[in-house]
Amino acid sequence: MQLPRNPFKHALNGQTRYGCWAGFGTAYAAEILATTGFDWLLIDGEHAPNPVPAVLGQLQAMAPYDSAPVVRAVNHDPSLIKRLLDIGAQTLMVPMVDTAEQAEALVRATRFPPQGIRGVGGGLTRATRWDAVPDYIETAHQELCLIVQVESPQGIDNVEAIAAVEGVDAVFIGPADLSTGVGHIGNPGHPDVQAMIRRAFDAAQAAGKATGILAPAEPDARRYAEWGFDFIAVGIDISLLRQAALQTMERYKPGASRATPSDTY
Ligand SMILES: O=C(O)C(=O)C[C@H](O)[C@@H](O)CO
Repeated sequence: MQLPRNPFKHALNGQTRYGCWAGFGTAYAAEILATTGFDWLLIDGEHAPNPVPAVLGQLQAMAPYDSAPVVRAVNHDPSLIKRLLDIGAQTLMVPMVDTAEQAEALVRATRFPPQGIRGVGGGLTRATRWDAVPDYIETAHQELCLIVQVESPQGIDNVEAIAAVEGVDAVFIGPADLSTGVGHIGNPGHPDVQAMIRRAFDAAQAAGKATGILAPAEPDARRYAEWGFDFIAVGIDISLLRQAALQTMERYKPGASRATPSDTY
């Protein structure tokens, strides 16, 4: 069989693609989300309880649907990256990329020798469809999409160099970490943070790289779409459930919960 096509990578063609965070860590919840029409879903291995086997289950659950999976690793560990690629993740997002050297190391972690250091799993792996894809080693990189997250003041300082790294396909700005990192906790709308986000967006676009961001608040998402962001996460499944639950309960037991429904982080 042919190397599976990466629907996320091919959809980055200038039109904004809307996604949702998948944070429950179960195939069942991921499959429900996959039926709702989002262009892409982020299986979060950084902040959600998602060990590698749980990610595998979610990739399998989403496979029949049009929502493209994006898998976020918890760190830069090449061993973890190898395992995520081996189970068939083709779009990989890596948090906290602060320098071009880190971005280069991540590219090498996704490539087989001589371009990189990825080990060969061959027929053991879902990525090769258990060896049904005959030229996997030679062609795998063509369908991989590496998204680096820039979400610190240092990352912003280096964003032009990070975006220029060959093999980096996209830059994703993490507004929660970025705003926290510069002392504006919970306020990515602060003008200083917005200026940093704009700088990162402009740098990625100038380098010809796709640019993504998380924006659960609709006015933010609309503004970023107007700027020209290529992919925007407009929801977090866990928050969506909680908001719906709070709003439903509020109709029957007003004031029962002191928690305010929120569409932020
Ligand atoms: O900094 C951000 O924003 C992100 O990286 C996304 C968060 O990690 C996500 O978990 C939402 O809180």
